[in-house]
Amino acid sequence: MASLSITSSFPPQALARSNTRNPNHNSKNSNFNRNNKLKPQRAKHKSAPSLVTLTGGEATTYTRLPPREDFTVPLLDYSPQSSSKEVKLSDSGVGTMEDETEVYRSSIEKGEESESSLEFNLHEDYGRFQVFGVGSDFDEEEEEADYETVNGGTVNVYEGNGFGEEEGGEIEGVKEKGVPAVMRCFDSAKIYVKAGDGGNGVVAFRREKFVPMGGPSGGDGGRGGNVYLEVDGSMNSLLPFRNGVHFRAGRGAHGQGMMQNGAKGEDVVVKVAPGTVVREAGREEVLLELLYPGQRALLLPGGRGGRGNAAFKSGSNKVPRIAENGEEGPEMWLELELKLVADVGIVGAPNAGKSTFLSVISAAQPQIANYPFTTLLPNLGVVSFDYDSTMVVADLPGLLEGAHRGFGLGHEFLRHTERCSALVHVVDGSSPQPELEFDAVRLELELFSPELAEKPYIVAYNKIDLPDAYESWLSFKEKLQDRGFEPFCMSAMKREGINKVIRAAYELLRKSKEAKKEFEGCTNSANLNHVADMVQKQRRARIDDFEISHDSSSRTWHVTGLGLQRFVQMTNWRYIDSERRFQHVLEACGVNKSLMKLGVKEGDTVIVGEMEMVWNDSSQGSGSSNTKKGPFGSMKWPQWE
Ligand SMILES: Nc1nc2c(ncn2[C@@H]2O[C@H](COP(=O)(O)OP(=O)(O)OP(=O)(O)O)[C@@H](O)[C@H]2O)c(=O)[nH]1
Ligand SMILES: [Mg+2]
Repeated sequence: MASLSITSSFPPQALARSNTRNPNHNSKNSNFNRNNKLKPQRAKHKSAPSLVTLTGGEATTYTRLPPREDFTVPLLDYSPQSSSKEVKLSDSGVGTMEDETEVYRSSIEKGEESESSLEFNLHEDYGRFQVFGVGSDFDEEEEEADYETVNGGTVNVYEGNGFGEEEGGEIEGVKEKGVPAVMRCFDSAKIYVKAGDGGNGVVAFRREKFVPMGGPSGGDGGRGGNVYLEVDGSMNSLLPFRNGVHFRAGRGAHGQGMMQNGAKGEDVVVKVAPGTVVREAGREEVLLELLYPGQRALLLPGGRGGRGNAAFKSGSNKVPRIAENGEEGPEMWLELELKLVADVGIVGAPNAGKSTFLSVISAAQPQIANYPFTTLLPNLGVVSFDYDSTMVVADLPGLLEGAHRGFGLGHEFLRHTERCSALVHVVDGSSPQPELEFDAVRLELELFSPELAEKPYIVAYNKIDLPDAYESWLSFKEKLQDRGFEPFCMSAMKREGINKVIRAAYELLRKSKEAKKEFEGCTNSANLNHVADMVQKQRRARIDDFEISHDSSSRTWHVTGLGLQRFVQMTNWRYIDSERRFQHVLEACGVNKSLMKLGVKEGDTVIVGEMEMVWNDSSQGSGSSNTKKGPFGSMKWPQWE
């Protein structure tokens, strides 16, 4: 009779615990992906830096939003005669940006609010706060410099000199900065989760005075801890994951003598912010969307505890010397992405007064200052009015023309508007061409995503208290009316006209919620535990469901099947009966038969799960050491090599 023997190069003991926990998961690959993903990146558009820096060592800054064509022309006309919308920092007569900011800040502290009191016109400068290359690739060396590895995982540490810093001297070799870690980690994180392994069962026999032959008494191992994801209402970003990215549930305790079963491993609960989208690393499809505080999803169930020898006692084998290993807990890398759960999003060009607007309509206290990109991270505020009406409003970093190509910051955070039901588009009325600014921002929204562009929105023309804004209001209004919009005018600072804007936004919100109601009814019933259910289903895979592939050059046969792999992993080769059981299972589930059918030959290698064996035809000699008495009568068993 044909037989299998296990090669001496893989002693059973060594194979008892596998290195590859999850056959479907390639940890090397996922590491690679992770590094790839989190790399600070160089701008995709090579032409972009030419707009940021000028040859001759001078950085350029943008004044108002330049005409769109300017972004497409690689070499701009910087002659003093040209009516270019860009000025050189050196032209402003101010030494460095830090100096300017200091001057400005000190003037604010002294209460010198008047814009005209500023020696420089920060209001007019866009690019001095460094244009970040977003969504681009960095060199390998940079990757090493910018990341720090803690506990084997990647914790993003931005080592650049920070936001707003100018590279002095040589401009040719200037490297663009990635987005600072605090911004990058605000709404995205990559974490590792692992469910606990089951505890091992043990072989033990009852030994007691006056109880001869007490029988097997080895207890089962405890179940491994589960991994849960839970929405924590007090979190509003994913920044806590900068402190640690590894989450491992505890392993079950091993069984003990006297029929004592092991304790269950400790569960791990990973807290995420409301609005977190969970994907498996490197995959597109969404595993979970966790929206509401208190929602809890069982993601990975812990491994089953191995059975002790008491569980193997049968009529034909009253002294079983066999126990199982605990089942390994599944593991995976997850990519978390936060999309804020806000009803209304405030969008607009930098410095338009978005944060001022949020600060006057809600209790939020975002940073407000007279320079672009004051807001680096989205702010949330709850607006309550008419006693019972409330809505959550998000103020987003300013959007600059060319944002989709990596200019400014706003594009990074636009995804947070995806969950908003309506948008308030704040236009800076004091800008030279408000309608140009309006169009530029609209274009950016459209380029980011068509769905976003289709969201209902209202236009709030801000800073109407300023003479410039007041003058251009009528022409702006007419132009927009021609296009079918009815803009609102307001002075966020003086709190004038804001009520109308809030009411209009609320009305849009109400309508869109009504329209969505039916749809929400179906999505809310989504099963949050479906990942765990899938894992459990895989665990129930039948042992006789396998495939065989043959590599004729190395004379190797691969027998693959989830059920078989799990069986191999849980077999504890230290116990003598394990080998017999293993051989019996291969025979019983048809592996031997199928191999013979396919033409396996003496000396061929057969790999089942992580067990490597050599096929042995020469076990015919009855009565030899090959012949062992199995639980099902006299059978010829292949021998260990
Ligand atoms: N005169 C006047 N100034 C305003 C008004 N609203 C905002 N400002 C000023 O405009 C400047 C920019 O305001 P922010 O609220 O920081 O503008 P923002 O759109 O949030 O800017 P970023 O966060 O940089 O995109 C501040 O100096 C405000 O005081 C307004 O209605 N009238
Ligand atoms: Mg702001």
